[in-house]
Amino acid sequence: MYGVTSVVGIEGGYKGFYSRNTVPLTPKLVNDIHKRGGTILGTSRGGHDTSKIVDSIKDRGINQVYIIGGDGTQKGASVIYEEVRKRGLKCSVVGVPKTIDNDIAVIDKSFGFDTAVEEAQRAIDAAHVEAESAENGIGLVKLMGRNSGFIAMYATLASRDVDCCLIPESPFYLEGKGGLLEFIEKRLKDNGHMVIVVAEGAGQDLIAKSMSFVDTLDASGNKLLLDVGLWLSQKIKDHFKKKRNFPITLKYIDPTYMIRAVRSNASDNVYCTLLAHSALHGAMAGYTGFTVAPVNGRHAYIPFYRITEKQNKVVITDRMWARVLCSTNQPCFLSHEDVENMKHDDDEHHLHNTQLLGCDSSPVKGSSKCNGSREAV
Ligand SMILES: Nc1ncnc2c1ncn2[C@@H]1O[C@H](COP(=O)(O)OP(=O)(O)O)[C@@H](O)[C@H]1O
Ligand SMILES: O=P(O)(O)OC[C@H]1O[C@](O)(COP(=O)(O)O)[C@@H](O)[C@@H]1O
Repeated sequence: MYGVTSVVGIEGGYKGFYSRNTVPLTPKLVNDIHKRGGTILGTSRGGHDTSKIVDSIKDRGINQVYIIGGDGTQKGASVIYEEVRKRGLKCSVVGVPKTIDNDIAVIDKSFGFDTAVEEAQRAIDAAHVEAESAENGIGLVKLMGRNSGFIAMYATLASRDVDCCLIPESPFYLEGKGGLLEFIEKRLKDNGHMVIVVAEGAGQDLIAKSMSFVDTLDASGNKLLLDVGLWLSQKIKDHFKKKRNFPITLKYIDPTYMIRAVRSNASDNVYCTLLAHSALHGAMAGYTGFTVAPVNGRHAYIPFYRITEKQNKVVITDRMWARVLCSTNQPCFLSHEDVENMKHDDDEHHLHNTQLLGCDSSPVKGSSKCNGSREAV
């Protein structure tokens, strides 16, 4: 449609810009990739040398860069965009949101999230079957979600077999009145079995405290998480060991990488096609410095700085989390005062202009400075 003759891929994440050769992405090569999990280009954490990346873009004569990934990746794209702009290069920089965590701000959802929620059902089903088949059976499933509990929340709502959902945004405690262990005991007495879903970032403070752990970071600067699933399993087992006449059977399932590695489902495939079309049309129309995604159902070009200013998290004072509490009937582990303190400040709803390739830093609506380029609000 646009007469493009060469599309190349950068292998191995950001560092691939300056440590690898490019791979030609021909129609034949990419023909079947939507039927596979993972990425044919490879991925990595770390390696963001902005100057070397932009040198590589310039030296290779690249005039459009599409960068696919989560919130960290979008931050990296934003920095590249700023450098491209500073150097006055005629190159569009476009972000495409892909992360199963759904932690990218502003947008309705990221590519991969639907698939992850769907695949998580299989693990929850298994946990339920195992729990139901044993005396006081507990099925514990750990799902991904470093800082955001969206997968756990939606998987819980979708399944309706979950008795308790623990996410990073909602602190919980184990011991004493109103604590998790008391709830587990009650649910087992009432139902004879239960399923717990825990997001990997949940309860990290509790674990760190109980293990006097010192923070370590991964290559991207993300805090390395302690295994909440194993920790919780042990705590539950220890608790019931102390109880007389209360034998439990706990099965811990960690399907995290199996969930991230599956091929995308039909709804994500369609979504991905729309993202690709919007991204391409945006860059071809002369836009740059944006992430493409639906916002309230309409595909939009969102300036990077709106995407990177915060992370998308479950707001536990909103209705969706209330629906989870309603569906599981679990305690919220918070006092009224805690909830009041947590009520988040509403976003400022300013209108911001998307930056255009070849414009100065503050494009003015209708400005003639943006020759040949358009402007979106
Ligand atoms: N603030 C930042 N500035 C520049 N680059 C960043 C920034 N944050 C992340 N990146 C780059 O994006 C990469 C991916 O980020 P990471 O958090 O690992 O994954 P995700 O994109 O899934 O959130 C990092 O390894 C780094 O190269
Ligand atoms: O062990 P790795 O490869 O660093 O991945 C673990 C991380 O990946 C994430 O699922 C995010 O993955 P994606 O953004 O690639 O979908 C986090 O929740 C998790 O902490």
